[in-house]
Amino acid sequence: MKEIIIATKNTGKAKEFVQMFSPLGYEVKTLLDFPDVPDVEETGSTFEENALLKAETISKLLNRVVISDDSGLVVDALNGRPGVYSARYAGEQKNDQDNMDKVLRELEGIPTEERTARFCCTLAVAIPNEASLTFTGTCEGVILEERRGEYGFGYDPIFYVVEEKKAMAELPPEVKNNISHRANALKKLKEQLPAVFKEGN
Ligand SMILES: O=c1[nH]c(=O)c2ncn([C@@H]3O[C@H](COP(=O)(O)OP(=O)(O)OP(=O)(O)O)[C@@H](O)[C@H]3O)c2[nH]1
Ligand SMILES: [Mg+2]
Repeated sequence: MKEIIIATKNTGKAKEFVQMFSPLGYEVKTLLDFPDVPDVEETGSTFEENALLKAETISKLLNRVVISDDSGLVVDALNGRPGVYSARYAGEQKNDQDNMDKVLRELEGIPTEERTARFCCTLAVAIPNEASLTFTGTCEGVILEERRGEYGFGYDPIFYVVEEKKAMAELPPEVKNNISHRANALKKLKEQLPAVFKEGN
């Protein structure tokens, strides 16, 4: 089976990449399989900058094609926050429950029509001795007033997906993996897959 390396330590993302790449005949390896690889500091101010940082750093270390994912929740009423700080919004411990509580607190008293938001995902592909590629996908929604559903990770329980009329965490994986920001970025990447994963990469 062909192998693909995703430069992530996030177990929620890792699970989704396995679900999305397996049907294409790829075995997914993540940084959870390479425990010695150091953390890449996410110093960029955009999803694209951070995705490139992660993919290019790990690709150089392993001398392999590497894909990374930088993603997050952009809330209009919070001037785009948490944005690139989504993982650590409530602190370095990267706790999903604390992050959701912080967003809900900051939106207290804000009416539904002003609670618009979107998930964004940029996938970067770093290829040894070639220029990197990036692909971006989004998913539009509204921030709920309380949690709904058990699926997914991160902010999924408080993100109402306009297209599906359900919270992201109420959508089973096969549905989320077809409509999410990550799925939409991956659809663009897939069109380039044969070129990226040519013999030798
Ligand atoms: O409800 C959600 N559903 C999603 O589908 C989703 N995708 C991203 N996020 C949030 O955005 C952060 C990414 O930050 P991020 O790209 O820096 O990743 P990370 O630090 O968690 O892992 P790594 O890939 O960098 O190792 C994550 O932690 C989550 O809080 C999501 N929340
Ligand atoms: Mg990160």
